[in-house]
Amino acid sequence: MKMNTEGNFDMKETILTPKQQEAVDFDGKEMLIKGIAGSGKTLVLLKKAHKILTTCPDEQVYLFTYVGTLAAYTRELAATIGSQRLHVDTFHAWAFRMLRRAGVRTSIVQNEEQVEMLRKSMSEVFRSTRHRLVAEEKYFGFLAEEIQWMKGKSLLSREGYLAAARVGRGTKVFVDGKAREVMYAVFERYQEKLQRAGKIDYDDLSNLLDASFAKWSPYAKLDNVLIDEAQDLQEVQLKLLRKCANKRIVIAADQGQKIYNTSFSWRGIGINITGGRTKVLQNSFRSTQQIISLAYSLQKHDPLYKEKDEEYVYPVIPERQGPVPMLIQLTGHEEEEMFVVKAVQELHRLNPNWTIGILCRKKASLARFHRQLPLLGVPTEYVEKDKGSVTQPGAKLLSLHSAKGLEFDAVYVFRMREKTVPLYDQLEDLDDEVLATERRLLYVAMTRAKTALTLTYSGKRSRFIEEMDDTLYEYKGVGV
Ligand SMILES: Nc1ncnc2c1ncn2[C@@H]1O[C@H](COP(=O)(O)OP(=O)(O)OP(=O)(O)O)[C@@H](O)[C@H]1O
Repeated sequence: MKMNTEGNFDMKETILTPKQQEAVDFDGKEMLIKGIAGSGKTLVLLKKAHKILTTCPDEQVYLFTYVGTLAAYTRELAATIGSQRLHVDTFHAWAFRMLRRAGVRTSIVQNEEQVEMLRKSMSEVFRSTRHRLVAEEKYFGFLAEEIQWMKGKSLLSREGYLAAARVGRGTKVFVDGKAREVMYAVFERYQEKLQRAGKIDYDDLSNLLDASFAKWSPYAKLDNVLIDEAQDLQEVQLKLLRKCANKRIVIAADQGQKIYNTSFSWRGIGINITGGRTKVLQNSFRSTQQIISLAYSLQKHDPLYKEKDEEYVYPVIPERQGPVPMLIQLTGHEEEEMFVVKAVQELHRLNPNWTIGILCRKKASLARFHRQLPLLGVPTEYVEKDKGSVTQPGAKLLSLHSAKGLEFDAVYVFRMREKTVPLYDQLEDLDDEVLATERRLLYVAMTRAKTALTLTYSGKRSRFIEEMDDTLYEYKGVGV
């Protein structure tokens, strides 16, 4: 983002391209902005918000994101707009407040408790069915995702679920009528357990809100709904926001960065994106030619690209030059950590104003950086939910999921080994859809880098490295 002399983001200093400006000026009630990583979707949304706020003095503008880190960053950027009528929030935080408005008193189930409830539901259903899906631990993740998918599509009744086409749910796990009955039984048991505990999970929020719409919607007064990273919202969530937007709805999305288990069509949500209502942004303003070229060589393996999906946006390779991305192989975990510690220390010494993202599939693997880098004089913090600032110089520690929508001068993608990227424990035969999502996570991580990108690994390297064009990175083995 363009910073002014005080180091704050200043929208006025960024001159939009004609295409970006066209999106800001478009006055329709519905609009979709499709664009590649770094093409200015967030910036256009902020400029659009600014324009609405100045031209419509009685209207509110709500800008929604899916992840908390992006909401916090966008809030920081939006501060320069300085309007009380601009609200930046995650969908979940807003939804939870609205549920309170409707008089529903409940709490969100904690992670371990939720896992326990689902495990118990599986073993109860196993006792009566002996079905393989509930017999083997390896299907736990698959069942959890199925329930999430059902809720995201509001398929809550037995009849509705059994009749629904399972679009976007992959094909590796064989699912026939019997399997569906079993999965619905697990869903029912799980819902009973939640209810008995007086709790809900995140995916229940939107369905509960939808059911109590009349009670809370008079207070919502959203007027203008702007949604960033909309590809990661569930169908039911988007439908709900559509219903609340009484003036305008502007959606920014990039299916090439879809990293959650969602499937929807714009028409299904009730949004007309035909004609001039879709704006396409193909140029990255964030990353160098070298970074986008490498990331694109990976993205060419995404089914969206291969199947020429109409939602896919082809990138224009940028002209801005920078260093060739590095791929570093180390001999073990410890060596890999020490290498990144030293490299980040040196990079910080040379560029004290840079933000340096250290991104890893599992947040737990970043602990050493949090301990050691500050001792070496590098300001270091975790960035998660609304904690940490990605605009202040220093090292930033993030999971790949939390990095979504953010940007750093330099990025280290750490622990690029099989079983970590892609992440899998038991299900050796990874489902295509899961694999595509894991690949996109890596694509998102790589495209967070503005100038320098380094990938490190030890052990068996990630299959995604094999997919990249090896003429676009420089390989170095340290001690191997
Ligand atoms: N016209 C422009 N001129 C200069 N810089 C720009 C322009 N448009 C966008 N940028 C800058 O490019 C970077 C990426 O913009 P932004 O974060 O809005 O992209 P995005 O499409 O939301 O990215 P992603 O989908 O990867 O999160 C930001 O630093 C932004 O300020």
